Amino acid sequence: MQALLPTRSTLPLFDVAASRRIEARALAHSPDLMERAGLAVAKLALALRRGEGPIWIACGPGNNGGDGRVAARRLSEIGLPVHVGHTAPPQPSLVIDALLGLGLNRPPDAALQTTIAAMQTCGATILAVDLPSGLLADTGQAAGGAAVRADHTLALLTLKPGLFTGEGRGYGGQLWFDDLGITPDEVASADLLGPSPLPQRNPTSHKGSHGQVLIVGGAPGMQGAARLAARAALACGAGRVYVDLLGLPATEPADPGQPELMRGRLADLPQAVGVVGCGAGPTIADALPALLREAPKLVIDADALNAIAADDELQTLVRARTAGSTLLTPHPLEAARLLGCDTSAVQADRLAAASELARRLACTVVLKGSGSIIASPGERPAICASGGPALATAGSGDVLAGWLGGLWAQQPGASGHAIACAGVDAHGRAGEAGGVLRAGDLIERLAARR
Ligand SMILES: NC(=O)C1=CN([C@@H]2O[C@H](COP(=O)(O)OP(=O)(O)OC[C@H]3O[C@@H](n4cnc5c(N)ncnc54)[C@H](O)[C@@H]3O)[C@@H](O)[C@H]2O)[C@@H](O)CC1
Ligand SMILES: Nc1ncnc2c1ncn2[C@@H]1O[C@H](COP(=O)(O)OP(=O)(O)O)[C@@H](O)[C@H]1O
Repeated sequence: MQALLPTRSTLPLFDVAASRRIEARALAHSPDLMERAGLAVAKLALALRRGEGPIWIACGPGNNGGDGRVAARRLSEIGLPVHVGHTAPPQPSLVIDALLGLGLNRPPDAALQTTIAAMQTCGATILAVDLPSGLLADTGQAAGGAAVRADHTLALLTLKPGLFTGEGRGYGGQLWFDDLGITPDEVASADLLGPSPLPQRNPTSHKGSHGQVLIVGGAPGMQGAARLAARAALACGAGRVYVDLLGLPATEPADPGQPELMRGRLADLPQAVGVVGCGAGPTIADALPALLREAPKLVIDADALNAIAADDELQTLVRARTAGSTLLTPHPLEAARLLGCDTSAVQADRLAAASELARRLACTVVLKGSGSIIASPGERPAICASGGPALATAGSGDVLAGWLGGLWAQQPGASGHAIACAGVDAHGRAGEAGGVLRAGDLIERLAARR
């Protein structure tokens, strides 16, 4: 058993169907899986229990409840007071939620909702078995809007995607994992991202060795967004960073507070990685055809995404680009515009939405938000579980776009998918902080990890 986040390496995630196949094959040679699961729950319960009161174990009708009953037996065998039932005992020392796991197939009914509410209000720490009851394992959504908000969740046998994206991080609490001694004999449904190595710098390298980035955006009144992206690309290690500030005379400095940055234009920088759209406003639509035809690598964000969503010809140009050379970074609303649906449809199944967008536009998609998804045609999707609400502030997405551009400039042979996985994970880890991180501070934290 191990505490999971932050992850030290990339881990496989298995959806419900794949978890069931793994379980079925494992049961053929290890029929004691539920004993192992219940023992793991009991061990963690021992560590989490606070006070002398009974451990309340709420068991459901299926195997999730079975795990709970095994845990109850194990705990009472060592003399601990245990209460199995759907109503709270007085002053429980811990609640074990074993109502529903992988088998959730409809919203919890009124009786279950009453039990969930009692768990939530009894004042004890809640340990969920496998999944918080009511949370859909594949999507990280609460079925019918009702699920247990656990303090801890012990995932069993497999890690399920829904613990890491959508609302999953909000319901799961601290995550633990026990593989029950089974090595999955199944292709993963998705990857949970671990850290990627940063680009190395050769002792004899010079600025020309580390590539160029061209930021296109920053319409009047929104230059800060482009400048944040440019500063992030520079902090990442790009050899030269240029800014094309839309509507601002070329004689104006790129960024008076960051003299390393230069003004530049696509026509003069044919090799530069383009980072397009940060604070760009609607006029970015005029610049996009040339960028989409000529820039060898593009990170497309913000207003550029909105312009593409509104224009079929721009979408055709996106699809026509070389495979692996285009990376879109929509937040859920931008993704919804690109897909022609609403935000709730995107959030209802973030993995599916990101994969569909990647398929339609033949490029890499980073669907931002809690549990960012990285999806590309022909690649297994990845989920980034690092980062948190400290990133929920203006400018953190601009920093991500710039950082991705900076990484790509230094690794021109890498695919958009590889750059997205590395950059999104680094951005998330730098964004693990209490309170709120100002975007400028986020750049410093990213730079400190270089
Ligand atoms: N597949 C695995 O990874 C393993 C499974 N184990 C445990 O088994 C669980 C899966 O067991 P099951 O497949 O029996 O599924 P569950 O125990 O999650 O639930 C299935 C039962 O709940 C009912 N149900 C579903 N939604 C409901 C709702 N909203 N309200 C009321 N009843 C509802 C179903 O009709 C069915 O009777 C896992 O979550 C885990 O706890 C472990 O014992 C071993 C490994
Ligand atoms: N609660 C959260 N958990 C994890 N990451 C978050 C959270 N809120 C925001 N982020 C991250 O912060 C960034 C915000 O990007 P975006 O919405 O484009 O902001 P902006 O346009 O203001 O720069 C994204 O990378 C997103 O994934």
